[in-house]
Amino acid sequence: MKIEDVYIWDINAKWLGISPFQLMENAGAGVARIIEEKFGKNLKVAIFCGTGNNGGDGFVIARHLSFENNVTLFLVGDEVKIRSEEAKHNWEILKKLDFVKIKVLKDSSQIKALDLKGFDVIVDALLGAGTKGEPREPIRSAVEKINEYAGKAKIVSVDLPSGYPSSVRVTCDFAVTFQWDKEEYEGFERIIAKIGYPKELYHLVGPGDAKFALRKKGEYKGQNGKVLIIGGSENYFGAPYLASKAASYLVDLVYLSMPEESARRINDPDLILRPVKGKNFSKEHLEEVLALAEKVDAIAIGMGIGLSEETKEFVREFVKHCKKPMVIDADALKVIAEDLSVLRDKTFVLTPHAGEFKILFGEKPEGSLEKKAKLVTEKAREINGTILLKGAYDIISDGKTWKYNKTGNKGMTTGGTGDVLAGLVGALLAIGNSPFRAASVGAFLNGLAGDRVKEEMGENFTALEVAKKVPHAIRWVVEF
Ligand SMILES: NC(=O)C1=CN([C@@H]2O[C@H](COP(=O)(O)OP(=O)(O)OC[C@H]3O[C@@H](n4cnc5c(N)ncnc54)[C@H](O)[C@@H]3O)[C@@H](O)[C@H]2O)[C@H](O)CC1
Ligand SMILES: [K+]
Repeated sequence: MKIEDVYIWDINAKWLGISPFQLMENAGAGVARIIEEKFGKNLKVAIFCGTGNNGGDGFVIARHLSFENNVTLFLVGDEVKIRSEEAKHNWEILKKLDFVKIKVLKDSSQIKALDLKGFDVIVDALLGAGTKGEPREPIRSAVEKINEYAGKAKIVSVDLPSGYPSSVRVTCDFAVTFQWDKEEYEGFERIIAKIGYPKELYHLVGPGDAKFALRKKGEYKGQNGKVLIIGGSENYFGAPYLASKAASYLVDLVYLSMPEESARRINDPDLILRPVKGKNFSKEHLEEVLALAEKVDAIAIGMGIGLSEETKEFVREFVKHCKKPMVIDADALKVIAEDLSVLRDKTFVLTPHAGEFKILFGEKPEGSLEKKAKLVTEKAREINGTILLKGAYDIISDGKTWKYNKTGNKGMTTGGTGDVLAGLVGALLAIGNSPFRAASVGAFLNGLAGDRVKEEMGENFTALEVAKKVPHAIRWVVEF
């Protein structure tokens, strides 16, 4: 788990109804409990707080410890800079208390003059996961002041030693970090305090994942990704169109390559049509489509592409030679099922439903969520890529970990929602997400759009309506 996951978990916890107030209370209570377990009671405690939520945890620690200890709290910085509701709330409570001594230190000279002799424990709640760069004044002076007492007082850091990973950091006896250890942490002892997260947060895709997936890379045209959609055949033109439409809400440029016969049916200014001669894709188109692939950031291939022999050869050769991240969907899955070695050294997401999964891997996913997740994880590891198994709960795995998505509804079984999904995953790849996050968040947004349509129209709707609701799903995520 990385520090970034802290923010994803908090947002997803809020989505489940677990408020930041509860998390902060549990965080502070956890640290207070560990301090008393380790050092006893009737302690003289100094708590240094910043103005972020790390400081907010310190406010809660002060309240919990004040019950049987002598607590002095130093706020380093101006209280007007305390931003979050939960930190402000805990600060306001502290200001009503009389047994906790509060000192606001706004400039470094005040901090440098401090004498902390006689304190048994010093709590470092200055900076946590929101630290950017080396500690700036006046926090820096507080870090240096605390370090003067290393070895004289017990120093306990909240979440991580303030200043970490820079060299100007608190030398703590240990840090109390929350819920799980972070892979970036090293060089200091950690004790874990749970803060009330349910196990689902390990696996459930939520707005937290989506927020991180949607942050735009750059401001200029084309920096926000270019995607190529390859699909359609003499019988199908809707599928690649749906994928392109959905993708167009997330990236700057959508190239749509399909046979000219069916391409004639598409006239959408949002898409850059690149038709190929004839009725179906075939090997003769390989050169020009690979050249097109060179111009984009990611590809989605397979929607409505058909299974004629000439097309199967095209798909196999394209996948073999394509160097860009790919979503392989629908008929293209059936093509590569004949020889999975075409996936070697590729970056890809496979988007099978249960039937296609069976064709690919010879086993139908069934049973409990965990049982299916285990199978998907195993197969993803075998092919060294990401699998998005579509279903009532979508299951995503990159072979290392797995997530599941619960958005969406029975109306989504209508044809074409899989095409919308493939377009979304391709677009999320194109704006720079890992295959695992692109697949997880693609499933989440697709279901969210479908839920929006259901709210308005009930459960009988077409996939085009789902594609058109993608912007609403995006807005909901951004505003969450
Ligand atoms: N899910 C959890 O693990 C929970 C963690 N909690 C605590 O929340 C902090 C993260 O809080 P956040 O407000 O995002 O950031 P910080 O408090 O760490 O710091 C931001 C604060 O500090 C200023 N700042 C940033 N960098 C510097 C710098 N180099 N020098 C000086 N000042 C800096 C910035 O302007 C902000 O004011 C996490 O660590 C946990 O302790 C939740 O309380 C409960 C759930
Ligand atoms: K800290």
